[in-house]
Amino acid sequence: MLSHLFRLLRRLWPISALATLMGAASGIATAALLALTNRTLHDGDAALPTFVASFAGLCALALAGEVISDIGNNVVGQRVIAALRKDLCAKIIAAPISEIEQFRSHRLIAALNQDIDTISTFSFMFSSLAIATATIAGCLGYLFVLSPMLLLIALVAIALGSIVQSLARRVGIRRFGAAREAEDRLQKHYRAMVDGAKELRINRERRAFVYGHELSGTIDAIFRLRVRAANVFVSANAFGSLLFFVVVGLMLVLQGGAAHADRSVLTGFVLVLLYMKGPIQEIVGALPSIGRAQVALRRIAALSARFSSSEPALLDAPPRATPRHAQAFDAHAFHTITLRDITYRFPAPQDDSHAGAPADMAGFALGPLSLTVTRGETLFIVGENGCGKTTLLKLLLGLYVPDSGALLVDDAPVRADGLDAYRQLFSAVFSDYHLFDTLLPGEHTRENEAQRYLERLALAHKVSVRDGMFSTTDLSTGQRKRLALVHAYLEGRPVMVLDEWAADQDPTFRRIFYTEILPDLKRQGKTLIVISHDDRYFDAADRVIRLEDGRIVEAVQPGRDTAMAFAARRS
Ligand SMILES: Nc1ncnc2c1ncn2[C@@H]1O[C@H](COP(=O)(O)OP(=O)(O)OP(=O)(O)O)[C@@H](O)[C@H]1O
Repeated sequence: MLSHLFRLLRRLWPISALATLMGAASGIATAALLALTNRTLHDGDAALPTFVASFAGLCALALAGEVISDIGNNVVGQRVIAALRKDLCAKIIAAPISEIEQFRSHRLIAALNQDIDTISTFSFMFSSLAIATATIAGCLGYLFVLSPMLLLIALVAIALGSIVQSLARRVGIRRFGAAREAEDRLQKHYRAMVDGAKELRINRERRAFVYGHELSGTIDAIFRLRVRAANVFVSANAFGSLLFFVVVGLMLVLQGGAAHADRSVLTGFVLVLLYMKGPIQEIVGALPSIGRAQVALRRIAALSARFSSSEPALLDAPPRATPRHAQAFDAHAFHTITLRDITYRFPAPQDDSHAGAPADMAGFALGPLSLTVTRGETLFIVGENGCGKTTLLKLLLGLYVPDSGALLVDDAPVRADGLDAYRQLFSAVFSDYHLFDTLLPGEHTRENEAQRYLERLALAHKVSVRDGMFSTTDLSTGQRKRLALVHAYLEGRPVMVLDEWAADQDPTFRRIFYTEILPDLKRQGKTLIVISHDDRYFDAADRVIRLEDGRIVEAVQPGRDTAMAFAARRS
């Protein structure tokens, strides 16, 4: 990703160079304007004839240079932001689901917003820093012409200042890094504040804790860390200024002591040194921003490395997405989908405030287990909360990569290059589903069909399809889940996966789901994989498997008495 950024910057170099050149021209024109004004004030009327033309020309150059430089910088800065945003989004979309789940969404949002903005702030300063560097180089060159000995003194002073600066930067960056960690926590608390508004309103103690401890505490911590980081830079900056005055004072004393000293050389040296103070301070003043940009870049690079995908083609548009030799699956022709001897273990839980620090507890482990789903069957997966049903589904859908074992279609292993094609066999409504309010372009033509499904799911009085969008998603919990099912219908995939879909439905609709919708989908030839806690409807399944602590402990072909058998077992 960072290499992509540098490639992008390389491509933008003509604009950067032009911006820098025009900025330098503007600076020189401004200096020349000052000299011209000074001379005209001294020479009086004699200078007037040439004054007007020169003054106008220099004004135009100063103005045009500044405008072009600013526009150029803006273009480069905005392009960098856009490229970073797109790259990061692409990374996240193609990243392994397990990594996204581990990383936590508030940290992703912080990276997408804060880190990229920090980098862009730095990129806006780029050309003025380049101008300052060029000016310093020019000044050093002039010092060499004046006296190599004096240049050496200046270089020693600059080296001393640089050592102090780099020490300060190390401390400053550490503090900025800690502040950035705290900003991740702040994002989490922001979410709790917004998502938990109702809970906070009815619980005074929690409200006081969230505001007084979590929000204010983190905000104050960021304040302190940032101020302390800035203080280090300010102190180093003051030391740099002091160094200038010490060197200038030293020169003046030396000049007094050495009668034969060339006054014009010493005067030139002092003047150049004082002149250099401006650009040097500009660079030094930018160091905190550079430090923060460094922290942001490091975080983005770490995220980028962590999210590197084994399926980088996920965002390529077909047919590029399916290379010629990639594995393909015929949605109408497969017979079985199998998980063979698979195991999967979540990493140990991490303390969110100290991401990376492992806790004592090992992560949940699923398997080893084997499961074959036959085309057209209705399979129920049942078991207590936390026994691994959803994890099993994610493995079956190819969302998690098993630690061992294999995923097979018709006894042939699903290869890495076929995983995305494999997933296209499924529609899913997860228990933590996301409801998209738009239809896909291909689905637009099926607005009538969508309307029929809305009617079927008793949503037509609330929701309609207009211009490829559902008219509203402001619905009750149960209604939202029905709308998610409309999406799944419209996708028209051969396998439907429903994770506790009926849990939020009223008894009437729950009955309709098990006794009408599922049988109807089965008649359409769909393979149905349903996670359910509704034991009274287990006879709607062709097969019920029960999980316990990550293992399949029971597989039943339900007869008429299955519901009773399960109910008896549970009681
Ligand atoms: N992203 C994750 N990272 C770490 N552990 C996880 C993660 N997701 C789930 N787990 C753990 O794995 C175990 C199984 O979770 P899973 O969601 O598969 O259970 P489930 O049977 O679907 O439960 P429920 O009926 O409550 O939905 C749980 O103990 C949970 O804590």
